[in-house]
Amino acid sequence: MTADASARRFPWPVVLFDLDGTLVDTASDIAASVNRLLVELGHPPVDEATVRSWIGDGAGQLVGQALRHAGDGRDVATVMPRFLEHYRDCLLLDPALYPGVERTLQALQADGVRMAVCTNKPVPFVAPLLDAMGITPYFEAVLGAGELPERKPDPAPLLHLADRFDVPIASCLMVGDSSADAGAAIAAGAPLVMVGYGYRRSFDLHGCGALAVIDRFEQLLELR
Ligand SMILES: O=C(O)COP(=O)(O)O
Ligand SMILES: [Mg+2]
Repeated sequence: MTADASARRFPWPVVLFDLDGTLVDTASDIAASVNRLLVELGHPPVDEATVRSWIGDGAGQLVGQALRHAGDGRDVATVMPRFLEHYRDCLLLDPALYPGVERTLQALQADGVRMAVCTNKPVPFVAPLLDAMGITPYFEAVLGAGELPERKPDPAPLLHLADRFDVPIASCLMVGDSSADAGAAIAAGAPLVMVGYGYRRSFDLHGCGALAVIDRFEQLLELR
């Protein structure tokens, strides 16, 4: 065996990670910002489990779900600026890396794997959150919602990152928690691993075309 062949153990040269529900548990902060908005609009707050089921398709969908739930006929666009202020204020209240994330990113980096974040979280919030979690140095590229006209489940963000890394999309493993991640990866032709601990809704993790469903982040390192 040559030195090169023995050096690389991880099967994919690039990994694209979803953020909310995959790397970082942000549900309580997102719930806090949704509830600040709802209360301000004169509605009762909702519980965190309900908000969790609304996360994954971007801020517009999240706020749309909250307004519908409250029976509020306002247009999402009219309340979005205020929601984004609450989101900014709540962003770092209580976010937490999922167990094993940092040491797994370290091991992948040591293995020569190149990594990016591909999230539907609005772009102004992505870098501050990664910084606060201390994981910024692991990522060569970060793509948040609003940087491209499309967002997951459209394949465009994944294809854009594959281009940035100058590798075929089939070499980029997507790791995510929601139907938006699965839809984007399948549409793009990227291999997909789903985490089982995230914010998925009524969505069949095992029937979505993923190579694997993992319950602990470190299980990524066991993929062969
Ligand atoms: O903000 C969202 O809707 C979810 O973001 P994600 O793509 O990192 O899960
Ligand atoms: Mg997610």
